[in-house]
Amino acid sequence: MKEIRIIGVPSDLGQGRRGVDMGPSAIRYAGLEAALKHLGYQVKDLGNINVPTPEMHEQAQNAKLRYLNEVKAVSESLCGMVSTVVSEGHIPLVLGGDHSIAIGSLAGMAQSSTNYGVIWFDAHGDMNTAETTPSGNIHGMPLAVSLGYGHDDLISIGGVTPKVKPENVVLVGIRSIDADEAKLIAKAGIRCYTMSEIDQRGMAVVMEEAIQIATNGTDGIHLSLDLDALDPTLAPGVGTPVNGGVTYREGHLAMEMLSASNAIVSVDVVEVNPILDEQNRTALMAVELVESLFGKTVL
Ligand SMILES: NC(=[NH2+])NCCC[C@H](N)C(=O)O
Ligand SMILES: [Mn+2]
Ligand SMILES: [Mn+2]
Repeated sequence: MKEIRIIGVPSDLGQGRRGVDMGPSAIRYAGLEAALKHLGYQVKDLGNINVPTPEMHEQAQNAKLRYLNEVKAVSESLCGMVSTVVSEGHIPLVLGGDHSIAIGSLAGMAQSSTNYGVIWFDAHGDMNTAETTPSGNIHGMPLAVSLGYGHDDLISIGGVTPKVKPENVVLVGIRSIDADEAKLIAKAGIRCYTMSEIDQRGMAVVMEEAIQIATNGTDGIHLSLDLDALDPTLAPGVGTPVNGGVTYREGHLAMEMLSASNAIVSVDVVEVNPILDEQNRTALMAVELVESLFGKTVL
């Protein structure tokens, strides 16, 4: 059985609300490692990578790419750690931090293979660039960057561009897309399952298709799990909540189907913000979802 390596990335540089840098602590405190060990996995926590705090730097040199240099540096160190874990044959489980950290995870995955699919579980597309962003926040850009769209300093991280092929990328849970972001989603040609489609066709059908797309000709699936994909009543501790999200049952069904696919090769768990949370509920939800993802069943 593959072993799991936990990597914390305490970064809040990619978005505007403080506190998401405490996500790794909150998720650990919610019992992540014990839960995975209980499922029979060998788990090692590699600790946190070093991330500068916003106070160490002058406010947003570039209003369309806030904290570009710092995000780049963090992504480069994460890229190195993820690629080491993968080369040792283990599964990286990366705890954010805001979603900009996925730039580093996917760059790390691409060091060993550009041949993995991505399931991006999110309320948002994260397909903005400096030209389309309404906020300048890089956490709205990581999927675009990984597909080769965006600032040179970001798309060049890890030396391989793009990190993943668009025909193996799927968005699930989507309900908030910026107008110009929609154009890039269409241009890139990635499959986008909105909440509306999940309502109409059901999560089971959607996930069956999503897994098919992400595994078609690939060596496995990277799951990038943004907790804001879930309905804010279940996951209130996120910086950019959007009503009408994935329900508890749909969320677990999706994770169980991914587990059954046996295709998961790496995972990000991002956007948990304990300052905005209620009694660590969002981190506890994250741990529960990860348990289903790694094979927890009733019987
Ligand atoms: N990973 C996230 N929570 N992203 C939210 C992005 C929100 C908005 N589309 C933006 O680009 O600013
Ligand atoms: Mn996101
Ligand atoms: Mn999101």
